[in-house]
Amino acid sequence: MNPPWPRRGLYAITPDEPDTRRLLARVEPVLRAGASWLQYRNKHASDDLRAEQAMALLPMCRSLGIPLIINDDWALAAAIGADGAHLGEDDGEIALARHELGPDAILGASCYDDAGRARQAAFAGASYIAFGAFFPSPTKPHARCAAPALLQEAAALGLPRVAIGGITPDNARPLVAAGADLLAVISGVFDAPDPAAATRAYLSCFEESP
Ligand SMILES: Cc1ncc(COP(=O)(O)OP(=O)(O)O)c(N)n1
Ligand SMILES: Cc1ncsc1CCOP(=O)(O)O
Ligand SMILES: [Mg+2]
Repeated sequence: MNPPWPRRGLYAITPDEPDTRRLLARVEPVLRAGASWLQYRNKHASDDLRAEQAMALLPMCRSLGIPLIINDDWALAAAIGADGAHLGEDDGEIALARHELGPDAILGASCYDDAGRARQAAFAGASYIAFGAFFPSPTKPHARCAAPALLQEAAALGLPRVAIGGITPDNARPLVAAGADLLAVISGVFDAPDPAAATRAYLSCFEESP
């Protein structure tokens, strides 16, 4: 991972928003409030809409110095010059994505509840490893469940650890205490009445765990 990117904080993930202008209007206050990374994720969009939305987000992220990571699709990340891609078990090989995106790309791997998968992802060239879901997720109700101890166990891999799944400002502190470097959040930010205030509330969870 490139040294300028922060290794800690809120990793905001976009909601399935079909309207591109509205997507930008929803994301901008979250980035301005202090989110560290942005993932573009839209599970309902066509290929064309995903390309349109990812390309629309990129200049905003660039101007605010925030890396844009594309969910599921390293080829789209490469095509638009995004900062990286996030791959789960159905999204292709980490090693191939690393080869195609180059050494500086941020490449994330979903490891669910599986420390072995995290080791393999690290070996294959992942820049960060993601675990979860830690809590019931409104966005992905059938996500596999993980325990916070996994975050501690994965420390030895020396990569940033991302926690995901049903994380709110009220339940996040034990995950940070267990070693989560980044909190990956969709609904807790974008369904909040004030997403910028929610962003700041997540950031406060890091203040007590230096
Ligand atoms: C940071 C982060 N962690 C996990 C995921 C989930 O990826 P995946 O299992 O491929 O599921 P979908 O997001 O594709 O539904 C993620 N996107 N980001
Ligand atoms: C993509 C994904 N993978 C596990 S839970 C989840 C969704 C996270 O969204 P939310 O923060 O709304 O639970
Ligand atoms: Mg995926």
